[in-house]
Amino acid sequence: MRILLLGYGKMGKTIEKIALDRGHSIVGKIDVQNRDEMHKLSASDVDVAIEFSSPEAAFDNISYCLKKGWPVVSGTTGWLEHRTEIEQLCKEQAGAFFYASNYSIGVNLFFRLNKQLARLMNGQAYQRSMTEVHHIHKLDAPSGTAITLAEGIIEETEDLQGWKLAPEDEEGFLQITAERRDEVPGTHIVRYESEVDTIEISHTAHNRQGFALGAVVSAEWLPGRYGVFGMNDLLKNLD
Ligand SMILES: NC(=O)C1=CN([C@@H]2O[C@H](COP(=O)(O)OP(=O)(O)OC[C@H]3O[C@@H](n4cnc5c(N)ncnc54)[C@H](OP(=O)(O)O)[C@@H]3O)[C@@H](O)[C@H]2O)C=CC1
Ligand SMILES: O=C(O)C1=N[C@H](C(=O)O)C[C@H](O)C1
Repeated sequence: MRILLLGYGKMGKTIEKIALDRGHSIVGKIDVQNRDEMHKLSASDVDVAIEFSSPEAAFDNISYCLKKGWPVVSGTTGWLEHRTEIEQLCKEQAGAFFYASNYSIGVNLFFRLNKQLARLMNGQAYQRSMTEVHHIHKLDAPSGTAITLAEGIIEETEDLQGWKLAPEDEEGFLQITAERRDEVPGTHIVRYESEVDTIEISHTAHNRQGFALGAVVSAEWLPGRYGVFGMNDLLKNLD
């Protein structure tokens, strides 16, 4: 497949290596400095675009791909207030858009475990909280993964109506603490505490390989499909 990389930072570079190893070619590596190169590509030059850029850039990048008719896989976090607009544009353009806050298989299993645990704990007298730890370069907080985990817990818990980023804290809201430390690739901890004990589940990424492989596999899956997709569509056989 001919892949266009939108965003050529830590993720773009890891994705490039995996894509080349899997026999794909890279038709462009776009970052802030060379955006005009993207405009030189015609609709037929690209089989699929993979977008890992920044919260400010994602909406324009994804819109551009959809208008060009390129299927687009995005993993950028921190822009989802525009998600409905992108889904609408995807429909109007009869395009293909794939999004996941986290592309690693391990985290997607963890999402399911998180929901099952939340269901078990619904109504139990435990204080719920979450901590996410990432490298110091990360622009958004809390992480997209933490937001997905929080949404999973809130869906399964009758007395939670939303989440708050610490130090904000309010009864009826799940508190998420975001720590920024060294070069940590991504750690998420979900915690239930009572006076007598603590239950914790955690996922620790050791590097970016899992995220990048998931994005490339999604990019292999998407062309030829039309609509808005996520990891649950790709991982149906995990059910
Ligand atoms: N869903 C998932 O599984 C994962 C998601 N992420 C998310 O992916 C995003 C990128 O992460 P990461 O690679 O670590 O970040 P980096 O900062 O390392 O890379 C971001 C890249 O995007 C480029 N960029 C910024 N603005 C634009 C633009 N307007 N057009 C094209 N490229 C642009 C930057 O260019 P320049 O260097 O010139 O500024 C840089 O090359 C983040 O939102 C992160 O949260 C990360 C890991 C996994
Ligand atoms: O910025 C990162 O690095 C990561 N971002 C994603 C997120 O915000 O959840 C996924 C992963 O945790 C790494």
